[in-house]
Amino acid sequence: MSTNGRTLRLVVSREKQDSVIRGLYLVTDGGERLAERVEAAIDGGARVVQYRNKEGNAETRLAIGQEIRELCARRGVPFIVNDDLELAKTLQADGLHLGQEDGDPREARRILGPGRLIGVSTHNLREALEAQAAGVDYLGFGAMYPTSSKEVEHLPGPETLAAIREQIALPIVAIGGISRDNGGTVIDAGADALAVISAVLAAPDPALAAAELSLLFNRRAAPPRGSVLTVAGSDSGGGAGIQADLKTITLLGSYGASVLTALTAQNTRGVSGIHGVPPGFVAEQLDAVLSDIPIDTVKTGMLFSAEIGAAVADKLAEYRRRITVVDPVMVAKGGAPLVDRSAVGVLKEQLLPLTYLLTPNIPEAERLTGMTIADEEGMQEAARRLHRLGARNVLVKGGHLLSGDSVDIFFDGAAFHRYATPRILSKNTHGTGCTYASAIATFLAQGEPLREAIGHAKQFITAAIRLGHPLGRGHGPVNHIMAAQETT
Ligand SMILES: Cc1ncc(COP(=O)(O)OP(=O)(O)O)c(N)n1
Ligand SMILES: Cc1ncsc1CCOP(=O)(O)O
Ligand SMILES: [Mg+2]
Repeated sequence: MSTNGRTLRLVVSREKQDSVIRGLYLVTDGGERLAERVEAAIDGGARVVQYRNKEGNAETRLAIGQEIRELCARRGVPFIVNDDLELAKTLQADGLHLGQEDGDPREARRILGPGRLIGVSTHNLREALEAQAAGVDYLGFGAMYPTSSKEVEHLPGPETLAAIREQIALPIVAIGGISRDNGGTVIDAGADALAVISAVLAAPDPALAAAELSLLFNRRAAPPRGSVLTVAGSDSGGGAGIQADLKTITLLGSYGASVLTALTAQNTRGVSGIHGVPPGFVAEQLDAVLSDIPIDTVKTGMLFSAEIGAAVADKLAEYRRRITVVDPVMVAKGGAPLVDRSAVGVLKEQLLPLTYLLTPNIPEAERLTGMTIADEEGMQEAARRLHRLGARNVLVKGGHLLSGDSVDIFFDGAAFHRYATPRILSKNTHGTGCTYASAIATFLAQGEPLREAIGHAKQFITAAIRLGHPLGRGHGPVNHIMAAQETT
């Protein structure tokens, strides 16, 4: 691999655990602005790029290949050429991927030399064992699911992958119809890498799509699994705010870091005093954490002022944080305001466009949209409007509607999803919103896709309310520890 005139030798390890073939393995498509979209995918977490170009004449294929090759060298990402051995040699590729009909991998190894990655497409155990015996470095295996990106003859699926896994020592790269919603299943079946074309390169935001798919690999991490940064206020009573967030993150099995935005003198009966943290110091805390600690997801709670909200938005943008759950905290359980009017404006204009999931309750959704929400239809309309304001995904929580089940409405810009659990009437609900949003951020950090993470968090918060702690003379806190024991 050469970059800026220096030659960096890609160390090719035959050991699966040392292989560079892991995580999100991007395969190129034939669309416009390819280099721009590939670079966005690398920004989002793609770890390998395979240049696959079945159209165009030799000159065009070479020119595009050179552009992608240079990008990969600049970004230190292994560059693999699909099918074409001569093109791989010309582009000094880090590797070559061969289909069953694309030539002998032993011959390719002889011509390319020992320091290059050789992969072969396989569709069943026989082909996988043959490729392994031929001394390749990794296997493609698929298709996992139906795909519009290629006419597939074989559809072994994740079940067959799981069945062959124990007999294959090589890294396995699963391919075919993989998306953020099914990628976890493929990883659980044994894939070391997910090869993806359209779910990333056809996405409106390839960087975000790559980040969502890359996060799924945390399913395999050792405890504490995944890391979450909470940016919120302190609740001296311990039931809400940063205290609830860190209890939730830790009890659910992830690593929690925290940035304080305000101090509240608070107990189960209400808030008697608030001191905002200087915005510059909020920014300094964010720099301290994000410059050193690998954070998978961010959760924001009480932001208190417009200046603090702006400081948080600036840092989330500077550090390109893409998976951020924003709980738009406005009022404490006892009714005390936790933000000023100008802060709501900053939340709408500066933070929503950086929000992966917004989790307003009914009063917060009404404040942000100017609507009055009396039923599920109103919740759906509020979710649409908040998505139009920039939030990628919206979860309007229905706890404040006093009839029927406790229903939350999810909207991702295309489809709605309804999460319903029996309503539990209790006064011990202090910290519900903080805990719910932190649980979602935690399950995302642990590699659960978004709709699964929300459903898991809904079960957790329902148990936490049901087991609520009758502490103090006001609203007791939800029960983090018993809920965690019940739902993990
Ligand atoms: C990792 C990986 N696996 C499979 C393929 C499919 O290769 P392709 O050349 O598109 O089709 P076949 O030649 O294998 O039939 C791939 N590109 N990458
Ligand atoms: C190249 C290839 N080989 C098997 S399926 C496939 C297409 C994968 O594209 P997508 O990720 O868009 O389903
Ligand atoms: Mg091929």
